[in-house]
Formats: sequence, C-alpha cells, structure tokens
Amino acid sequence: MSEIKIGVITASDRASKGIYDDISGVAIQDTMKDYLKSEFEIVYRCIPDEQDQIESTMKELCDDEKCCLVVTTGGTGPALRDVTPEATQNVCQKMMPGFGELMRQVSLQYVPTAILSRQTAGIRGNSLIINLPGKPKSIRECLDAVFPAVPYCIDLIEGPFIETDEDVIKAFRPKQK
Ligand SMILES: Nc1ncnc2c1ncn2[C@@H]1O[C@H](COP(=O)(O)OP(=O)(O)OP(=O)(O)O)[C@@H](O)[C@H]1O
Ligand SMILES: Nc1nc2c(c(=O)[nH]1)N[C@H]1C(S)=C(S)[C@@H](COP(=O)(O)O)O[C@H]1N2
Repeated sequence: MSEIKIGVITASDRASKGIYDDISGVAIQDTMKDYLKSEFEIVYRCIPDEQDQIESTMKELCDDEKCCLVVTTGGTGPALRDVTPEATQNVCQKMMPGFGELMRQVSLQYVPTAILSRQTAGIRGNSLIINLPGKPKSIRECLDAVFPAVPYCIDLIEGPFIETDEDVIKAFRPKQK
C-alpha cells in the first residue's frame, strides 16, 4: 500500500446517476498521474450534490482513508444545489482562501464566468481539501495554478513528502534555514 493517498470527490447529480460519464473526476486522477513522481493511491467517490453526503465523504477520505490531499469537482457555483464550498467550510478547521482567489484569477483568462465559482480550500487535520469547478476543462486550468504550493502545504500539516515530476509541474518549497 502506498504511503500517499489522494482523494477525489465528484459532486454531481448527473454524473452520480450515470447520466453522463464523470470526465472531471477522471481528469483529476490523470492530472495527479502526470504531476507526481512519488507513488500514490487514489480513493475515488462520485456522489450527488447533497451537503450531508459531501461532508461525510470528505470526513471518510480525510479521517479513515488518511488522504493527505482531497480534490473535489463540481458544486461550486451559485445554483441552488451547489453546496461543495459549504461542505468544505463545515468539515475544515482552517480555511485556505488563497487557493480559491488564485484559481478564480487564473480562470478569468479562460472564461468570464470564472467569478461564478465559489471554490475554496481548507485543512482538516492532516489533510488539504481543494475544490475545483465541475467543467472538465477547468480541472487542469485550476490545478496548474495552485499545485506548485500543494507539496509544501502538505509538509506543513505533517503529511507525506510529495515529489513532483519537475518537467510537468515544479513544487515550490521555501529553503529551510
Ligand atoms: N463530472 C463531470 N464530468 C463530465 N462533465 C461534467 C462534469 N461536471 C460537469 N460537467 C459538464 O459541465 C457542465 C456544467 O457543469 P454543471 O455545474 O452544470 O454540472 P453539474 O453541477 O455537475 O451537474 P449536476 O447538475 O448534474 O450536478 C455540465 O452540463 C456538464 O456538461
Ligand atoms: N478554469 C475554469 N473555471 C471555471 C469554469 C471553467 O470553464 N474553467 N467554469 C465556470 C462556470 S461556467 C461556473 S458556473 C463555475 C461553477 O461551476 P460548478 O458549479 O460546476 O462548480 O465555475 C466557473 N469556473
């Protein structure tokens, strides 16, 4: 079993019912395979936009599965059933607003509707949770922007040491004194 576990949660009513294939959840997994040199294991869940279920799945992946990173897709917009940021806020002890700020800023290069995403990030215990929008193409657009800071964030919350493939994405770790 790998020491590094990464959780992927797709919050989508239609993907969870099988009305469409979950392209975004698969895109997160493919992006992790591209980025990481370290061995890792994916723990994947595809669930409806139900806040209780999103919260319990986040807790399961952080507390029981011990994922150091949980990446969600979907449910970040203004629609009535979009509740992923609320679920994230409810399960996290600390919010990390810089992630959402940067992802929205970068996303504006691609779509004027980037401001409609309330995507955020936070810390639950030794896990970092990051929200991404539902659109498949947003996955790489957002992760390319924030991932350089992810390995050091996981160091700081006493998670495993994550090595990236520097030809694909370069992790930034401030030099130790
Ligand atoms: N997980 C996904 N896999 C593939 N396509 C997706 C996914 N999530 C969203 N999309 C696409 O992006 C479009 C806009 O996303 P939207 O936020 O409306 O979907 P959603 O919230 O996942 O859907 P639902 O209303 O079923 O929960 C969708 O109509 C769909 O074409
Ligand atoms: N990078 C990026 N961010 C994006 C988008 C996108 O296509 N690319 N779509 C936007 C749109 S159209 C919406 S409605 C919001 C919320 O999407 P969600 O409800 O599927 O999470 O994300 C926004 N952020």
